[in-house]
Amino acid sequence: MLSLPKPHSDFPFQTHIPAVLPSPFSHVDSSPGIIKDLSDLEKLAVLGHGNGGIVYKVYHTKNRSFYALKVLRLNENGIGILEAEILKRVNSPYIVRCHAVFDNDNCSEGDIGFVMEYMEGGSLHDVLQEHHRLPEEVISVLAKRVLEGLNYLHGMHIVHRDIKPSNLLVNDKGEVKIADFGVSHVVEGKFEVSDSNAGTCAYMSPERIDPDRWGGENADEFAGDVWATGVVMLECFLGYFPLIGPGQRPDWATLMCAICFGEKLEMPEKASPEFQNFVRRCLEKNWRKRATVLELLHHPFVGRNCCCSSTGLGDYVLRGQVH
Ligand SMILES: Nc1ncnc2c1ncn2[C@@H]1O[C@H](COP(=O)(O)OP(=O)(O)OP(=O)(O)O)[C@@H](O)[C@H]1O
Repeated sequence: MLSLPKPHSDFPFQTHIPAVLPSPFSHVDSSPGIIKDLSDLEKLAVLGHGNGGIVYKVYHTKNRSFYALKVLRLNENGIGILEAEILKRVNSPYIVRCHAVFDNDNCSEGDIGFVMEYMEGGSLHDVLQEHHRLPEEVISVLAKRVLEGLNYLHGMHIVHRDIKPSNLLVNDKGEVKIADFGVSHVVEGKFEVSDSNAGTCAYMSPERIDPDRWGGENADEFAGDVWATGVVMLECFLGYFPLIGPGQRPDWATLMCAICFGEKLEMPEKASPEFQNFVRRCLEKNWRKRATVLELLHHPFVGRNCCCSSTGLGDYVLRGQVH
């Protein structure tokens, strides 16, 4: 059994919750009997470790369902508080759902726990580990779901800032959803500078890595999520991190050179013209010329298999479920 305290709606730490976020508790389940007490959750296994936290597979003994419980250690920077605020407000089929947030109301070194929808298929990273690469038809559906999720988030002024395979989770139907708002940012003004070091550097856009050279000071933060989406989709096609060759260790210097100074990206010959164009529009180094999420949602590559029965990664997770 878990030792976190009862659910609490007022966080003990003062943090700046941006005014642009809509009012809280618009979706955290509040109906009786859903998830009221952490002691109703039985820890079954560790699903993964992230930055400062552990994710467990848990079983709710009263409603007899599985969930994922992410436990973060709160620190003096209030890490985890903005993530909780964001999770409490988002409600979209393209975002991993948060059913409850629990915090420790009486100590400065407490934990914060997020009870999340359990994604049976693990992450896209797990899928790629097992299947190495994905066909374009699947990537097309995947891209559509990620872009729909980003469109929703950006509409709420939320920049994800850490789109990467391990933050795209898959359920047993093969549907992909965006997870992990640990380094997300809420944009209040049109252009705003935030901590550009947060996130995973391999998927960072040129303007975040080298703001001087790529106009990062004035950059539209949402464009960084588009860049990362392009990197992930190309990685799915190739089966390895695309900005450096297969088998190379992506150290910081190599990455910085590839992202900020690299020659025009060579597209895989086998890729369709639509996919090549889609990736080029995402991986435009100059953020002013890069496609927007809305433009990409109308791109001929995106969702081109929507009329058929494809549910995205269904065939991939069902054959080799990781959890
Ligand atoms: N809702 C969930 N259902 C199933 N597995 C999950 C869920 N949430 C997270 N996981 C698993 O736990 C792992 C760790 O998740 P977490 O969000 O803490 O960190 P991360 O994204 O892997 O790393 P980082 O924090 O460094 O970005 C994920 O990669 C995934 O395998």
